[in-house]
Order: sequence, then structure tokens, then C-alpha cells
Amino acid sequence: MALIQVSGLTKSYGPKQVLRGIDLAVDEGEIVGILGPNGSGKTTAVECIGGLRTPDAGQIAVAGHDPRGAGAELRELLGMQLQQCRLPARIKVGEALALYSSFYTDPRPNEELLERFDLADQRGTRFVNLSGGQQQRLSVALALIGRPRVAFLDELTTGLDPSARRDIWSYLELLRNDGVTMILVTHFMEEAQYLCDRVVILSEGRIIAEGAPDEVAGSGGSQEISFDASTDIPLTELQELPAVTDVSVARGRVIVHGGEEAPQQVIAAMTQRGIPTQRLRITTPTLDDAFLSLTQHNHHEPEAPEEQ
Ligand SMILES: Nc1ncnc2c1ncn2[C@@H]1O[C@H](COP(=O)(O)OP(=O)(O)OP(=O)(O)O)[C@@H](O)[C@H]1O
Repeated sequence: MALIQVSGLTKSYGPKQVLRGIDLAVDEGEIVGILGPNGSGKTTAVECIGGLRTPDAGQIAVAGHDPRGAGAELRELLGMQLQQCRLPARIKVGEALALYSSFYTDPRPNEELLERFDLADQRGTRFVNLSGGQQQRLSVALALIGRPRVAFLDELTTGLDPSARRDIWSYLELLRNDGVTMILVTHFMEEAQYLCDRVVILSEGRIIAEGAPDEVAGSGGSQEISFDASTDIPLTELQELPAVTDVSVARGRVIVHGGEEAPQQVIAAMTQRGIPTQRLRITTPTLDDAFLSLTQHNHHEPEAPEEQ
């Protein structure tokens, strides 16, 4: 049985339907990334799963509990970092940590978190006077203070410089080793590729792709095979290979696009004819490519109002 089980989740805000039937199962210890364009429903989905918003329909179970109206038992298991850290402007860093510690039976020591999230010098600083990156680090620290079994992290490294981002990644790696289950909302494909066992791509309130980051990367974009052009290249023959979608010649290079089998088929065809593929380069699709191609395919323009 999955630790998090969601089925048929729907949610509208007024007339606007934001989630249109989400099914998701997350196993204990898994790190799942929720990706999607702005406004695709990621935060709404995660906050419904965490019990902060009430869905219109569907079932949600987190460690066997319904998060709506969840009691203390479930609250102890969950850690939530929200997209906008909702803290009072004048609260000091040390006070916020002490306050959140008081919610849990076995909180992480505040000193450990101040150290880990590079906030030791800011313990007396009010929230409003922290930099964007410091506010962000504090919100991640607060999400993890109760040693959660399930952590929801929404855009956890947005606004952080590359070194702070890497520091947070390495901390999450430690939590992964402790078996913490995590749902991450992120716009950074590199982050998803680095941290996630599985990614889910949302578009317009539906899941349009799901799988290991490499699998999803391979499914959305195309392979590119390029090599130096010469007069003997059988362009028409290459174009007719089953996995090839297009062949072009630019700046003295032959450029072939196609599916997973395309590199193998192109190389075999060239070898059969005894033509060397000079300065051969094969570029496999990245998660970025797949994200763009999948979400653009799925994007439906809103219907234009009928003319009177
Ligand atoms: N409380 C709310 N009331 C009304 N509409 C809302 C509310 N919260 C979100 N929305 C709308 O629902 C849609 C989905 O929002 P949501 O924040 O879930 O998307 P998201 O994928 O997390 O977006 P982003 O990447 O921009 O953070 C958006 O059009 C947003 O304006």
C-alpha cells in the first residue's frame, strides 16, 4: 500500500476548474517531483494532499489518514513548506524556530537547523528584514523541524543562489537516506533530475506524463544525430528509416531527428553503405525538452467567445 494515495482529485475556484481528476500513489521513501507550467494546479494539488485545502471530490489518504480535519497524529508526520512562507513580518528567526518546535514531540534542535540552513547570524533578525533567500531557507527549515515522515516542499530553492541550492539538495539527500518521503514542486528541471525518483507533469489540472526523470525526458523530446555532410550521404534513405522524423543539412552537417531507435538505425544504415559518420554527435533529450514539448502539445487555448 502506497504511503500517499490520491484518486480522482478535483478542485475548482468558482467557475474555474483547476484540478481535473488527479490520481497519484507515492511509496514510502520515494521523492516525487510535481512539475508543470504556472497555474497548472501544482500548489493546489499539494495543499489538498497536505490537508490545507479542501478538494471538491476524490479520495486522499496519507499514511492511512484523510488529511482533511487531520488530527495530531497525522500533523506529527507531515512537514509542509509553503510557496509563500506565511509568517508574521515581525517574528524573529529564533522565535519562529522555537514556536514551530513547540508543535512537535521530538523537534530537530534549533541550533542544528540554524547551522544547516546558514541562518545562525540571523537568529535575532525579524522575518521582514531577511533577504528572499534567507526567508526561503527559513521556510524549508520550518518544514523539516518536526522530523516529518512526509515532507511537502513547494518551490524549495526558488530565489536561492546556486551554492545555497546545492546545500539544500545535499541536506535533502541526507533525509532521503533516512527514508523521508518527499513531494517537491519545482520549476527547475535540473533539481527534479537530481533529486526525484519520479516526476509527474501537470498541465491544465491533469497529469500528462509520469515516470523516472530519464524516462520522461526520453518520452517527450527527440534524439538528435549529427555528423559531417559529404556528397555520398543517402539523405532520402535516412529519411525513410522507421525511427527518423526529419533530416536536414545545415552548415556542412547532416542533422537527423528521431525516436529512441534513431541513432542505432542511422549508424547501421551508414555502416552498411560503408560511409563513415565523421564527427558524429548524439544529443539525447533533456527533461527541459520533454517538459516543453509535452506541455506545449497539451496546451489548449481558451475558446474565444462567440461573436454576437
Ligand atoms: N485561493 C484561490 N482562489 C482562486 N483561485 C486560485 C486560488 N489559488 C489558486 N488559484 C488559481 O488556480 C490556478 C492554479 O493555481 P496553483 O497555485 O495551484 O498553480 P501552480 O501550478 O502551483 O502555479 P505556479 O507555478 O504559478 O505556482 C491558478 O489559475 C490560480 O490563479
